[in-house]
Amino acid sequence: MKEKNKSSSRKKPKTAQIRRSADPVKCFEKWKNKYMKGRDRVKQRRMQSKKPEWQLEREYIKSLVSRYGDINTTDVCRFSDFPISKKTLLGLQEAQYRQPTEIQRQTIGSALRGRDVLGAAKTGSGKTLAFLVPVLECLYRQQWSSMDGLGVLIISPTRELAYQTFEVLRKVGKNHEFSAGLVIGGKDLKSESERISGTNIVICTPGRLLQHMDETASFHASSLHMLVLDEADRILDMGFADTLNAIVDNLPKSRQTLLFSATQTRSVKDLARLSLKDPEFVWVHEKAKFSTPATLEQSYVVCELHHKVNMLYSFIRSHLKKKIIVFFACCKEVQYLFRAFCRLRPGTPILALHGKQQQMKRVEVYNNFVKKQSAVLFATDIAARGLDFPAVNWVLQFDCPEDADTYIHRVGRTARYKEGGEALLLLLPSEEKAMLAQLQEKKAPINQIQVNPEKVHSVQQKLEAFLAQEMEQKERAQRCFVSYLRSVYLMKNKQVFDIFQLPIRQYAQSLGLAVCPRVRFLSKAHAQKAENEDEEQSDEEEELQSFKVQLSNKMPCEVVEHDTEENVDESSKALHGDISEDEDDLRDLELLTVKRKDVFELSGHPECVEDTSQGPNNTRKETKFKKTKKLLKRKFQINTKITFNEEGEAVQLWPPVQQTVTAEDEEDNVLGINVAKARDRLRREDQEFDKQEYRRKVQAEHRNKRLKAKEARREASKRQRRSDEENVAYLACHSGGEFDSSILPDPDQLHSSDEEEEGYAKQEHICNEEPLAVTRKKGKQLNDEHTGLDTGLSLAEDEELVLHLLRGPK
Ligand SMILES: Nc1ncnc2c1ncn2[C@@H]1O[C@H](COP(=O)(O)OP(=O)(O)OP(=O)(O)O)[C@@H](O)[C@H]1O
Repeated sequence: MKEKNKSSSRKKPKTAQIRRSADPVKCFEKWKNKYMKGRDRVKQRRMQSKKPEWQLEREYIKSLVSRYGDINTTDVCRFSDFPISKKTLLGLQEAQYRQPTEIQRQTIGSALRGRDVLGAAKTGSGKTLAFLVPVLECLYRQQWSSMDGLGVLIISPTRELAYQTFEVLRKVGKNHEFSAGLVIGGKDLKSESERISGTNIVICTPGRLLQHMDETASFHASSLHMLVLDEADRILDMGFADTLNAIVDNLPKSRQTLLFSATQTRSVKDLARLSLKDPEFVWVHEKAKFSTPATLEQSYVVCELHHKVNMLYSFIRSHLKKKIIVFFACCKEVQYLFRAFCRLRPGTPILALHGKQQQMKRVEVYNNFVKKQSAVLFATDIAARGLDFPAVNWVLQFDCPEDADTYIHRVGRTARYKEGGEALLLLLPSEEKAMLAQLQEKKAPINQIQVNPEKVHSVQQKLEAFLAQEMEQKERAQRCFVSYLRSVYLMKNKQVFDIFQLPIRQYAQSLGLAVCPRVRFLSKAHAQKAENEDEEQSDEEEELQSFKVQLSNKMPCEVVEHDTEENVDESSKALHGDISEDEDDLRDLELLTVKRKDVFELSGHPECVEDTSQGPNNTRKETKFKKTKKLLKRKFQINTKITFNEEGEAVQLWPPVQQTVTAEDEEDNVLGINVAKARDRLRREDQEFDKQEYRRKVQAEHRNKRLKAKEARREASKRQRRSDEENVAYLACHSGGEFDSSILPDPDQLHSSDEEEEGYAKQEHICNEEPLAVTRKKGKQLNDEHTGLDTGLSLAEDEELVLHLLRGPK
């Protein structure tokens, strides 16, 4: 209380002062001003609340755009430091993105200002958001709506990457009203066509986009504002060149273009294709010591081709609780080894992702692997770029990557955004040197490690057993074998990929194949190589010879020319052969078929020779012929073995000397061939054969004649019987008295014999021989019966005799 009184007493003089100095007019004026200000504010607020939302938004956008010029990359610590919309900021916050990464900090500002950007940063450094934020802001700035159609195109090299980007966009842009669509192959084109024209942001793969540009009438890109190429170097490379050129032709030139990749293209030609306008190059890690993430540990193992499968199995067995991606060179390898490893049951889930799978399956595998804590994903390079599988511990490269860039992208599937990871590369001895040089050039630090051979389990026998059980699996193994070899054969960098150094037979065995499949393109490649070497050799010889000639100061032009001509002739012949074989080879590459080797040399059998001579397998003969020719060309000296007989004469035992054989010793001597004698013998054999053939024909003719005669006889006897019956009937009609039937043939007997004959005739269809014998018997029987009636008279006399008998003793 005391204190209160004190303070009031202290205040008193002040209020008194004011009161004393206060001029009521002034006070009123002051109050009036204050009141008026408050009233204005309320009025303004009322006015503002009446403003349409779009106008407020426009003003907000204006204020944002006005801040674009002030963006200072070094000052940006949080996404909110960028002049970006509240909707985008909210999306980023909800997805737990607060601080931009280096590439985001350095590119978002330029992209917001509308510049073309080429962004490059290590794998897993956040390039996706670096272009998605400007994409959302670009359309927001334009107040884009579904009525405006396509505003932004984002092109990805693979379906999986497009799908992943689409998912990130959905997360970050969920507060915006734009429509977004995923346009990738393997989906229903019709339903896509119906919706694509009203889609504002299209995320697509190049092929499918071009298909819509060609086939969907309502789809056009005339109002496009921004084009983004994710993994730009891949999209700009040869594989997509034609498709991309066709797409770019359909896009307006006034657009903004953003290119992103961990291995960015610097080719002016590429950039010219996209008609970039004064692009900004942002190479975040250009000065970095290494091109791969610092948290990534990289190592390699030198391993023979036929040990790789064992190595993979052993690796998986010793990393059961890890999440691993294994990269292979081709789909067929993934298909076979995935099934083989599933059957081997290594103790961890195994998944497979490759381009030959159906789209639904691909998405399912992708989502499955994202969710898994520990699993092994067998994949081709479709999983090498951009995919952001969480918490991958290991990347194992089963097959050597095509180049250092592919290596960087593959290993980049682990150690993403501040996480750690490990990568192991299996290198063949023939690949080691050249590949390491490439990696060094691209600043990828890699160390060699040794493998404990005791820890490597062999699975070859198990694989062999599987293949023996399942034909389908065996075919898969064969396809895997051929496909791998083909992929090596087609690789451009021959310093790394030398197919001639591969232990092919052992490789086939390591896949569980008991017999090494025949690969036609390979044998032809071998032949071609041998011929090239021959040519080189002959060139060298030629040079040497001309040099010698020059030295001996002669004018041997004719000789030299003659030699050369011969060589040219031969080589040109060989070359022609090769060309045709090469064409075959190319055909092989189109439709590679696995051919079994003639393990048991069955083709040596005369029947097989006949078969092969009819079909296109003639080439096999040619090849043998060629081989022999080549051997002859090389002028091999065959060893000879000479012994001395008791008289001291030299006798050559090997190689057997061909001798002319005289008529006497021909049979004894099996070593030599007398051509004249052999011809004679052949002629004799021919004559003998002709004779036999003639005899067979004559016999057949006789047999036919006999059969015809028999048939004729049978017909005649039938006719005879019929006429006899008619006579009997006639007689029966006209007889008034009793008839002694005993003197006539038994009609039942006749009838039954007929029936039997019919029966035999029927049986004839079943068996030819038996009825003939039976008919013969029956025929004889009939004849016997008829002989009882044979009076030795003519028919007229017989009739008279019968009438006489009938008249009988009157
Ligand atoms: N600002 C950020 N804050 C936190 N995490 C981020 C940020 N930006 C990106 N990430 C995360 O980093 C990871 C890698 O991002 P992203 O896939 O964009 O990398 P990338 O550079 O495109 O990789 P790649 O070169 O392999 O395509 C993702 O998991 C993503 O969620």
